[in-house]
Amino acid sequence: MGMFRRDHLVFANAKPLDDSYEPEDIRKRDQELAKYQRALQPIIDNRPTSNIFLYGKTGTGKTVATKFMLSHLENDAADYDDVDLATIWVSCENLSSSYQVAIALVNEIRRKQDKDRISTTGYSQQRVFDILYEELDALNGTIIIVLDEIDNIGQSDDILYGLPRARSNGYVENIRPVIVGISNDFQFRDNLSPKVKDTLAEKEILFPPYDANQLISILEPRADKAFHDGILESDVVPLCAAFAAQDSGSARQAIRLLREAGELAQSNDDETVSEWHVREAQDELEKNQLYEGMQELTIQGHAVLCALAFHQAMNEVPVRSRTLYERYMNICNQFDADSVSERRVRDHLSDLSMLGLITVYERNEGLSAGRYHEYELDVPLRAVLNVLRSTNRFEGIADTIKDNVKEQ
Ligand SMILES: Nc1ncnc2c1ncn2[C@@H]1O[C@H](COP(=O)(O)OP(=O)(O)OP(=O)(O)O)[C@@H](O)[C@H]1O
Repeated sequence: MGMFRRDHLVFANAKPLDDSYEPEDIRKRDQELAKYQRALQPIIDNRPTSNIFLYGKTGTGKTVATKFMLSHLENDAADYDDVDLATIWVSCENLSSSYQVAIALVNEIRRKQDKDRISTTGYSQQRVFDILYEELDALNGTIIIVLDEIDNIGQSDDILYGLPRARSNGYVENIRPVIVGISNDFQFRDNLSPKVKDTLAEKEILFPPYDANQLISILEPRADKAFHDGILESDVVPLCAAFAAQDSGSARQAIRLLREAGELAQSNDDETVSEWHVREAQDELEKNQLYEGMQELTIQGHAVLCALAFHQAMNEVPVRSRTLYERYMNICNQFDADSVSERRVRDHLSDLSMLGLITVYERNEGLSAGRYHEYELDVPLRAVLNVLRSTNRFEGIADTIKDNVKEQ
């Protein structure tokens, strides 16, 4: 028998667990979808339409809801002879300015028409905007411009000023642009320049993180399709939902966990997917997430993380930097490593916080005690210790900490 065999036991159809899968219905987002529908309705009525901004953390259904609503809108618009509609979708993931977004929009319009792309450099911003207006004006009716991950443009927000005013400024005559902006960053609107805030006139729709019950409802129809009958034990879907709800409230994370648990059962030749597979898969995912974060760290960064893990294990968190520093010095002494100043340790702590590994609390006790920071892990202690164990240098200390974990 070869090393790879086609699986007939676990997965009946793995597509519903793929990120690109488009579900038949959007679950547990009735209020958000109703608001979305109200915001898009004027397009069918040929009335002026506000721009729409969707805010929510990763995996909360902003993209899938947008695809769902726009595909209904396009279908229904086809029933009305006097409604012309086109959608242009650009992901701003790797675009950091309005200039780059404008070029991406031009090239997306050209791609759909099998025309040559324009170069991504060498034009002035005004020239790029002029080309964009020309391309847009060659279309007709309402043009929905979806800017996914729009927060990447930061303060370079001219495009959000130019597009909404393109018609009133006479840059376009034949079309009405409507921007649908999608953002993970709730602060994005606050940080826009005042002139953009004034011009944008948008409707906002918030997508909160999912709770465990909502995630169960999202997972169930996918699980039914993805796995053979009787393969999934009954606690698997609720456990995937609970892990993801506790961590991020992301449907993407819950779906991924379910898939990984299935893959683990498959590779072990197990007859069912059980709670054990989910826990193993969760450990693995946490470890990967941490590995990625920790690869960015130096040995000093690891030592600081190790000191914080110590206090976490002793249930002495959040901990002040001074106390943490003493533990850090102690750890450095244990393997004869050079230590750095308390100030540098605070820099390492802010790196750890940027990587999402720890939480920092700012305390202000007034004149008597002044301002200071406290720290605790933002990822499970168990996972941090597992990763520290895998670095030769910290293996022994991680084991000692593990043995001393106090009941939390
Ligand atoms: N309410 C829902 N019903 C069904 N599937 C959902 C729902 N919400 C999210 N999903 C699924 O979860 C995954 C992530 O959703 P989506 O990509 O829409 O999130 P997002 O908020 O756009 O995330 P990001 O900001 O990272 O792009 C997709 O596979 C999507 O199909």
